[in-house]
Order: sequence, then C-alpha cells, then structure tokens
Amino acid sequence: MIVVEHLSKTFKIQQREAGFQNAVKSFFKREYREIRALNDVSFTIPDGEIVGYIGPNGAGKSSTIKVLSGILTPDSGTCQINGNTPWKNRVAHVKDIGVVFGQRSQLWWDIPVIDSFYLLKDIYQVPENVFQETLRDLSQMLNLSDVLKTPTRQLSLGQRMRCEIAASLLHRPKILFLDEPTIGLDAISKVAVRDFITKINKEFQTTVILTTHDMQDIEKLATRIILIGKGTILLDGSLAEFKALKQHEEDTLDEILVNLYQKYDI
Ligand SMILES: Nc1ncnc2c1ncn2[C@@H]1O[C@H](COP(=O)(O)OP(=O)(O)OP(=O)(O)O)[C@@H](O)[C@H]1O
Repeated sequence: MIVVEHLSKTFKIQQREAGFQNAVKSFFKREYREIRALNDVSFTIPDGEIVGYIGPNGAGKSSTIKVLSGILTPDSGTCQINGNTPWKNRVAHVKDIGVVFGQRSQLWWDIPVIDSFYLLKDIYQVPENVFQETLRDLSQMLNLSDVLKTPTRQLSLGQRMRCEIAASLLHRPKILFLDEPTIGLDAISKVAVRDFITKINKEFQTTVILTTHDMQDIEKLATRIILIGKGTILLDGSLAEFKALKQHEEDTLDEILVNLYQKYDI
C-alpha cells in the first residue's frame, strides 16, 4: 500500500541573462528562481493496482517517482510505502521496490548484462537459489538469453529496456516504478514490455506506477489514471472515467488529454 499525503517540493534554479557582463555579475550576485515541482500531492494506491501517472513535460511525474523511490527528499508531506518512509528507511524500502528510469540506466555500461545482474544480486543480498530461479523466469519472459553476455553499451534500446526491467525485478519487489519505460521503443519492443507488465501484475500482484506520454501504454495497462500538471494532482479516476471525458465520439485518448491540458492550462 502506498499512502502519499501533501507532498511538496520546490527547486531553486540559478538564473542569469546571456553575455559576458552578466556572467561576471552573476559570479558576485547569484539570482535564483523557484520552481514548485510538487504542490500538495496526495494519493493512495492499494496493492496490485497499475496506475498511469500522466501529465505534460515538467509536470512533476519524475519528481514524484524520485520521492517515492527515496532518491529525493520532499520539503513537506508524508509518504508511507509498506510501512516505510522512502527517504528515511532507505535500506528496508529499496528491498520492496523496483525502479526503471527509461532515460537512464541502472546497468554497468561496459560489462556484460549478466555481470550487472550478479552485482545487483549482491547489492540486494538475493540468495543464490532465489536469484537463479528469478533469472531463469525473467530471461524466459523477456527473451533475454541472447543478450545476457553482451555489454550494455552494445544493446539496442529495446534490448536494453528489457534488461533494465529484468534488473529492477531480480530482488522480487512488490512495487515497480516505471518512468517512461517505452520511450523510443519500436512496436515489437513496446508490446513485449506491455505484455510483461500485465503478466507480472497478474501473476505476482505487483503494484505498478507507470509514467508515460504514450497513451497506448495507458490504455493497455492502467486501470487507474492520475493526472498531474504544474505539480498539482488534477484528476484521479478509473480509465473508464477518463474515457468518458471525451468531447466527440471519435476522440482518441491523446485528444482527451490535450483537452484536459487546455482546460487546466498546464
Ligand atoms: N534537480 C532539479 N533541479 C531543478 N529543477 C528541477 C530538478 N528536477 C526537476 N526540476 C524541475 O521540476 C519540474 C518537474 O520536473 P519533472 O522532471 O518531475 O517533470 P516530468 O513530469 O517528469 O517531466 P517530463 O515529462 O518532461 O519528463 C520541472 O519544472 C523541472 O524543470
């Protein structure tokens, strides 16, 4: 169970005008602008749910995932995930969660994928027999046997993403945070990733929070949608409720979303 209450996070960004004079000026007097990345964010997610966490660029999606993973400490608010506060009980918390940031890698770049997996096994202290069993299952489900001996830097994006997802699940977490897991993937890889997420959710009741700009991911996977804009939760409901917001019969999910962005001016 994930319980998030009144999370807020503000970033201070250094600013200066272009040009040499302004560079010198800013060396002596720094000017900052504040960005409220999260503004009083609250939601509760029961075990086994797949939530689509959507919103425009810069809305606060990754910041939320970072707070929930314990990477970022909020300015205020609380978060309890299976009884742990992510940024306080980090060691206990990371055993419960898997995280994939589509734009970053958790695999070591120059070594074969299987070696990265063994390093993660040691980091998470996964017993040998559990590791072998999980590795076999994940390799089968994600079709990894051909790529395990390849260094990460030589993998295609789709191959790497399948390895990233496997890496996040080697310690059998109950909760999976996926930040843009299908970004840049071709149709075959997208479908493979979506099928896999559906499968682990059905088989192991894994709770999934998924951020994506691909509304087909949402349609295929999410039973619930949370819309965030300018750091504020604007909508929280079922996929059916989201679809019911269409203005014309032929509106796609993207068009419903664009209408909402316009309505909320985000
Ligand atoms: N480390 C940081 N320092 C300063 N500002 C940041 C930092 N991380 C995020 N921000 C700002 O916080 C806001 C929310 O960013 P965030 O990455 O959470 O958005 P997002 O919804 O994930 O966007 P996208 O869809 O583009 O990935 C943005 O305005 C961003 O510039």
